[in-house]
Amino acid sequence: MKYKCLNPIAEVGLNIFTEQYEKTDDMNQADIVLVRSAAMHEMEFTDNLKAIARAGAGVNNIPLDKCAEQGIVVFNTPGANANGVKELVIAGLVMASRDIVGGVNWVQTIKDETGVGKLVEKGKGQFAGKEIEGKKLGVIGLGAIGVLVANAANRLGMEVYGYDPFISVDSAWNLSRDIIHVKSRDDIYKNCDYITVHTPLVEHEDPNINTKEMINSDSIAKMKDGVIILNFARDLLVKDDDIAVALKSGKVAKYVTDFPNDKTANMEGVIAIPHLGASTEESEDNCAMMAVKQLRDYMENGNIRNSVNYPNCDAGVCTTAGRIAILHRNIPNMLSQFTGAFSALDINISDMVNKSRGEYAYTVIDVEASDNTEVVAKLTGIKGVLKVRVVK
Ligand SMILES: NC(=O)C1=CN([C@@H]2O[C@H](COP(=O)(O)OP(=O)(O)OC[C@H]3O[C@@H](n4cnc5c(N)ncnc54)[C@H](O)[C@@H]3O)[C@@H](O)[C@H]2O)C=CC1
Ligand SMILES: O=C(O)C(=O)COP(=O)(O)O
Repeated sequence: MKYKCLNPIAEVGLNIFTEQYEKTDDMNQADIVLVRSAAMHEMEFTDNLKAIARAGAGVNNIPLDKCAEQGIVVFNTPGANANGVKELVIAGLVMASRDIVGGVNWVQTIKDETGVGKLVEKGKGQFAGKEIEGKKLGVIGLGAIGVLVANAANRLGMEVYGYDPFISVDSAWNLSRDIIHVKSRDDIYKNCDYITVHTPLVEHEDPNINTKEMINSDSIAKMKDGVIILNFARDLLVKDDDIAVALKSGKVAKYVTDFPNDKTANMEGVIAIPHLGASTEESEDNCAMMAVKQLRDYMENGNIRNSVNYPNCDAGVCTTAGRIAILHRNIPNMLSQFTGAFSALDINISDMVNKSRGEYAYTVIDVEASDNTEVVAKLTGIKGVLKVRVVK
């Protein structure tokens, strides 16, 4: 089996691949792909490609529907880099409150003069700031990162408001009970001194689901004067032109972004970080290990864990002679056609798992025959079947 890395992937993860797996530079030869933030929307995929693992959280760089249509399972690694991002968000809160960046840059301008110590004491007043303790922080999106940020800020003495209409049970359990639960984004906007966004980028006509450009002139107008906005999620959550106006007027005091672009990199009042949220040894290792383990489980057993376009499915390890995995549309009459194909060839099915998610479904069938070439051809011909894999 051949794997291709579209971005550098931590060695400790790649080492989990056994000698059955070989690295390739040729996308057309790859059975599986590992990726971080490389843009994949314009890429074409061959029939050979079976799975893509995003070593990270955000999957907006991957064409999920196109992959589903081609029977390519896309995975991500939920939570594996959350602590890395959390720590940088805390740094962002402090950097936006104290002029650390300005001060550090200023020291560089005086470093060759004599008496730097005296100059520092004389000039430091221009970089004085505020403390975060006692201030109100609004967290929009309480997933792996949002929960860690909310809890950490709370422990640093901030009063934390949290908003997430789709919060998972796990996140709700992990959230400190000191976090003030609010039911609308407006409650965050009107109450908070700092607002940090931790949702995926979602484009949707329902404004409660949509997150694209959710920080815009309308939402900013509802915020406190001098609010500080932090964006460690995706640049498109914030409307750049509107933030420019708000920074100029002082309505927004600072905008901290981990996703600088042509516009924001040039704006005064922006603290631009070069997408470093997940760039720690620990996060890179965690993501790579989780991605490779999930890919191996899919390739070797047909199990799906943490997919973002197909249902999760745990069929365990195959103990019979053969295992066939079918990626198909979630439409009526599929299972009877599958079982019919096996019975027509007199092949006994010993176990079967079927899962669905939205428009797509996944069926794993364990059989007592070891040569299943004929049945695979039959299954592939069924209308609604997107891919058939012989797992064993
Ligand atoms: N700066 C960086 O290096 C990194 C950035 N990210 C970004 O952060 C995002 C969040 O990451 P995780 O916390 O790991 O993901 P997650 O999936 O654990 O959490 C996302 C949360 O957002 C919530 N959500 C979705 N739509 C919402 C809406 N309309 N309003 C309020 N809440 C909503 C979900 O219910 C979920 O709880 C990723 O999608 C990615 O874009 C993630 C990792 C690293
Ligand atoms: O996991 C995410 O969503 C990230 O934004 C991290 O991206 P990266 O893997 O550092 O290119």
